Amino acid sequence: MSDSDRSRNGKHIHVVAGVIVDARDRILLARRTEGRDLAGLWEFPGGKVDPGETPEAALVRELREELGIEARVGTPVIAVPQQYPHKRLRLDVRRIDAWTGTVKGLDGQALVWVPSHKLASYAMPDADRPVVAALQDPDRYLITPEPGEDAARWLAALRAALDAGVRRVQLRAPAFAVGDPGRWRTLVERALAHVRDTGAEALINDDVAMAEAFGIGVHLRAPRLRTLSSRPLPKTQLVIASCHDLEELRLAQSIGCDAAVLGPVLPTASHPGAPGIGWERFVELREQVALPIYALGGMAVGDVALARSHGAQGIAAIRGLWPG
Ligand SMILES: Nc1nc2c([nH]c(=O)n2[C@@H]2O[C@H](COP(=O)(O)OP(=O)(O)OP(=O)(O)O)[C@@H](O)[C@H]2O)c(=O)[nH]1
Repeated sequence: MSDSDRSRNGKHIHVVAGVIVDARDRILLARRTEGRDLAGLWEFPGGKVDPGETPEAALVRELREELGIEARVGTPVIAVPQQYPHKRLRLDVRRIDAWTGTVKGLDGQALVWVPSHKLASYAMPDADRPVVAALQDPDRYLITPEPGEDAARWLAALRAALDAGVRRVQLRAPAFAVGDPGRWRTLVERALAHVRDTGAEALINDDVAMAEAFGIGVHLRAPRLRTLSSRPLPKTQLVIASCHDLEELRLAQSIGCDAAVLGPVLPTASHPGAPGIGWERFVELREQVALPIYALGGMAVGDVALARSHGAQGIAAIRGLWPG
């Protein structure tokens, strides 16, 4: 255990919260009342799971007690492990499929219905930042492989991945980019036509100048992250960082990155023999920052739900998301 990990402490509590959406597609937030921990912050309605209670039963009970509704609990959104100064939390967030009754703040709490894209403008506890990202942002982050000699085939595979629903892609080809920068630039331009056409988001690997030139995001390699004291691009362009330990995650958070990629979680085909950090360690690191984090290393499409259950935004992968 490193020095910075020694602050992990406090009682462990399991909290369930619901994403309640109205007919106008707005999400319900409740304001924590005075005198409670984190008073004044906005949260998803819910509360602690009692001993012996299932999470579903706890959520139905909490929503009945706090809002006066009878809810039907739906699918999991994300379960966020979070370390607070005096407690460790697992915030288990579920969609509410349907409810009866009229929503009222029965504990005197203020309530507000918020369009999804405005959630981030409400002050919320740290554990809720990954929840908001899970509701809004892509759960799969594709990292491209090297194009090799067949650029047309690479573009066709990229298009197939986008058509299969990938909405966030890192254009990465370090050997190709160094070998023939002019050709790489042309290929990026052609790739961006597909990205824009499908309404996806693109980031370029490590090259801030190229991100500026194309008006896209940048994916920071860890050595570059370590040289930065502020976000290298405005809020309108994504900044995601590769992280391998707590120090890098904290730095990514402090410079205002939108998300991080942490791994390898499991051993990968590209680094056979190198052990992954495992899901347990992923959780230990996840809970010490408020950043959305993609799990990298040995991930495939079918692992998104598993990743979400460990507090990840989703998966980042080359092979696992690249067709063919
Ligand atoms: N319901 C809910 N709780 C959340 C969210 N985010 C988050 O950090 N929490 C934390 O989860 C715990 C919820 O427990 P609770 O609602 O029963 O809180 P409480 O005031 O009775 O207990 P506490 O103040 O002693 O912790 C609180 O510590 C709260 O700060 C959220 O979005 N919804």
